Amino acid sequence: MSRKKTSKSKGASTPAASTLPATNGPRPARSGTARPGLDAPPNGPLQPGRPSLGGGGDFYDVAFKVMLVGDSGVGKTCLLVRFKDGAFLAGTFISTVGIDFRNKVLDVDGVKVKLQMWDTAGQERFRSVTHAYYRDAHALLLLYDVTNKASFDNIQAWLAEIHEYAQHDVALMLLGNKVDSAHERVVKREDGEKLAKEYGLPFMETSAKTGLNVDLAFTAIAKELKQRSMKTPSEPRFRLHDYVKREGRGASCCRP
Ligand SMILES: Nc1nc2c(ncn2[C@@H]2O[C@H](COP(=O)(O)OP(=O)(O)OP(=O)(O)O)[C@@H](O)[C@H]2O)c(=O)[nH]1
Ligand SMILES: [Mg+2]
Repeated sequence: MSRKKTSKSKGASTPAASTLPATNGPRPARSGTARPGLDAPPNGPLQPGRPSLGGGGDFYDVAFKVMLVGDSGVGKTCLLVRFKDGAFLAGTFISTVGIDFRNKVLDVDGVKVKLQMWDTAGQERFRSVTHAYYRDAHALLLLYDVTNKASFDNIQAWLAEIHEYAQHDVALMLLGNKVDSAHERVVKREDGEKLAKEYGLPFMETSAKTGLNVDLAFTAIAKELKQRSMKTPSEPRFRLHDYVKREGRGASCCRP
């Protein structure tokens, strides 16, 4: 298997974001040029990505697109930043405009898996922009905020949207974010579990603030996608549901 190189995902803003109206305190696209289809083809045979033209960066074997979706304010950008940079974006909430992406290469059982992670805007007015990117996604992380009941109630509408625009075999995971805010919690863990069970989704509660289950969510997706793309007959089948159930930590558990 040839090993490819990836850029550090810094540079020009996304074409989608740069052409969109910048109102209501937009978060400018910061991390790369949004070009769907650059490395990972839509759910077809998953291939190594092309070498970066930008120079510098890590090598990788396979590349996949992971998209974060959910209502505005649920913590998509913060989750991504926590995973990519190990930091929490506290302070003023700056809503994402259009779409943005960041790359990270993970070592999954000796295979370098590049995740190209697409951070979408949750605001309704950017929905048509987001729709255009669904079809290229290999995986979707669907988030709600455990302190915001409406964001939980909207999950079914998000699932309908996913059903309409994403590939039918897209890997999907439901995440209840902000579990560090125990006093403000209005969505119980059991409610998230029940909804996930109803739709057959793997489920975890996360906190972009403390980092709880954040690496695990992305690692689980990377394992699933890697397994789908290069499964060898001798390899035991990776079970995403079982993995997150086994590895996920409760909100009351140890702080990282
Ligand atoms: N306590 C707590 N606050 C969080 C967490 N994640 C995000 N926040 C806060 O929630 C607000 C919204 O976070 P964002 O990540 O910008 O939300 P978003 O989903 O990207 O929103 P849009 O870009 O508008 O779609 C910010 O003020 C964050 O600091 C978390 O895990 N815990
Ligand atoms: Mg955002």
